[in-house]
Amino acid sequence: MELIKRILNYVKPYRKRLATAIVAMMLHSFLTVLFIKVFKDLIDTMINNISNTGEGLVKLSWVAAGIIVVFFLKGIAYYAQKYLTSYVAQKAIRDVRNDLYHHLQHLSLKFYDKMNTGQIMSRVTNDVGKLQSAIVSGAIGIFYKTFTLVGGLGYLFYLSWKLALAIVIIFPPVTYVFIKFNKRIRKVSRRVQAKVADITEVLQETITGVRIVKAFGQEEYEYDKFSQENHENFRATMKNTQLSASLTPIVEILASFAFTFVLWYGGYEVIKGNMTPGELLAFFTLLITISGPIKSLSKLSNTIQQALAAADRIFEIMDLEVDIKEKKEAIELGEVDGKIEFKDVWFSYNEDEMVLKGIDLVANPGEVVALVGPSGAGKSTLVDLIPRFYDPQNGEVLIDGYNIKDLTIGSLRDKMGIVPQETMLFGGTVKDNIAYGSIDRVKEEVVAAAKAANAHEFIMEFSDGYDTAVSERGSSLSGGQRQRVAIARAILKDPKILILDEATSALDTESEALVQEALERLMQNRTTFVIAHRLSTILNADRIVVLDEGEIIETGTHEELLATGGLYSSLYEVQFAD
Ligand SMILES: Nc1ncnc2c1ncn2[C@@H]1O[C@H](COP(=O)(O)OP(=O)(O)OP(=O)(O)O)[C@@H](O)[C@H]1O
Repeated sequence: MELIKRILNYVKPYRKRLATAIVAMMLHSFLTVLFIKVFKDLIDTMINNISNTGEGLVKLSWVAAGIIVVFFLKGIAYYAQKYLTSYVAQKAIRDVRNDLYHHLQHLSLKFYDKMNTGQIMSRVTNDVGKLQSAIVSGAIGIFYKTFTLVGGLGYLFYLSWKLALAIVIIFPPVTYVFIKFNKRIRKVSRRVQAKVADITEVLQETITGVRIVKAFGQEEYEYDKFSQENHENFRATMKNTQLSASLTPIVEILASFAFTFVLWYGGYEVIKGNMTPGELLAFFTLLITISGPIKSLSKLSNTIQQALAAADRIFEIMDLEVDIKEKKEAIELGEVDGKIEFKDVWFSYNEDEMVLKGIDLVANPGEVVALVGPSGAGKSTLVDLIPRFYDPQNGEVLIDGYNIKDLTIGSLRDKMGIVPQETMLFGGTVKDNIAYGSIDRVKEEVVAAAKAANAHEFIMEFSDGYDTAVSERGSSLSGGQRQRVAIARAILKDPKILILDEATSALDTESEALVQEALERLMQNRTTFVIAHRLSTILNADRIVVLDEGEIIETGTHEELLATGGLYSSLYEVQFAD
């Protein structure tokens, strides 16, 4: 109930249009039934006026004109209800999707660590889509079908209550058989889908792993596995066909009893003079008219079940609390010098294992701190705490003496430039990408930043220069070029604090030198934390901090650390000495 209320809340703002749509639906249903009445009059007029050409023709023409008018009005009502219901549903769905996306944007990285991309995308697309079709065909369609059904049944009883009663009695068993069969068909269809998924899986595995299959001579083994799945798919599909092929005849045979009864008994009433031929014809037409709504109403529960499940999954995400929160009286951080302090910082991703254990570290304004340490030591985690991508469980991180938890998130992140290992470029032009986060900057500023980042030259070699479109993920740019775009982004933002995660992948010597030069320019006069993978970076750093298993175990300059002969010197031997 809560859930339905919540869905309805999204429809509420558009209730006036919805009400108009409902009126249009009622009118449309009424006109559908009215048409049958006029049709009946047409038939009866013909029959009553056999051999009475003069008067009969006039009456006939009037009734025929009536039919045209009814259809004309019906057309208008149809358009109005279709347009308005679609308008309401699409608006509601647009709002749901926007709210969901807005919330997704504000959820912290912890959420994204837990959910995989496919799952999240499926909520925004599939689940929202299911909800949409349920609102259109289910919740709103229900009115329309009910009106037609009620109107049609009413008129049936008016025409001949005895016949109508017979129909009402015979309908439930037919519907029951129909629903039962449909349930089984659905079950088998799901099995067919599962089998198709299995086939796809085998296919995907063996195509991507084709080298392994060949190397181990497993072609026939894989073929057997595939053909087994393929055969099961065949069996499931045939079962499905069997069921759906027998459904129509069974329902038709059952229905034929009803129809034959109506025909026989109705015919008898006509012969006796209790009913006109037009009325009997109208009766049949009504039966056909209401069978549509009955069919779709019987499917409705399934659509609604699916939609409720989808809505549940959507609201589940919307209800997740944003765990990186701003305090109510958060301070707007103005200009900073860029001093960063870690005070006894403890952090874990999941409660059981501490990833950072009592970090104490001060970086003075303008200082370059290189973080080194074995893989998994906690280097990335440490720098992720500075922009509050995660909050530590214990201890605090300070900027210019302010606890970062007391600041507005916007003003905090505004002071930082982040150059990650792998730069994500967004769809759009090269210029848009450099100006990401600083869209108000003019072209000259963008070009200046690109020049400082050693990116200008390669950009000018593109056919449209700065207006060249970058494809998603920037696959059309080389690794070194992408890094220089990221550096240009940071230069343009001009932050006091810089977080650099050097790429591990080796660049060619020329590209390497260009990136290095750009980075050096970027680091000037900024407090920099760099997760260092290059010897040159380490040598240029003011201080090297060595992390191991979440603890700082050594700090000093390159020479000092080498002299002590600790972890740094052995890391140096392995990673950099060549
Ligand atoms: N999102 C996450 N969820 C859970 N555990 C994580 C997450 N990110 C990192 N870890 C774990 O935290 C520890 C520290 O990881 P971190 O990435 O900070 O190390 P690192 O020193 O940067 O390593 P590398 O040099 O390999 O990138 C590792 O044990 C890692 O498995």
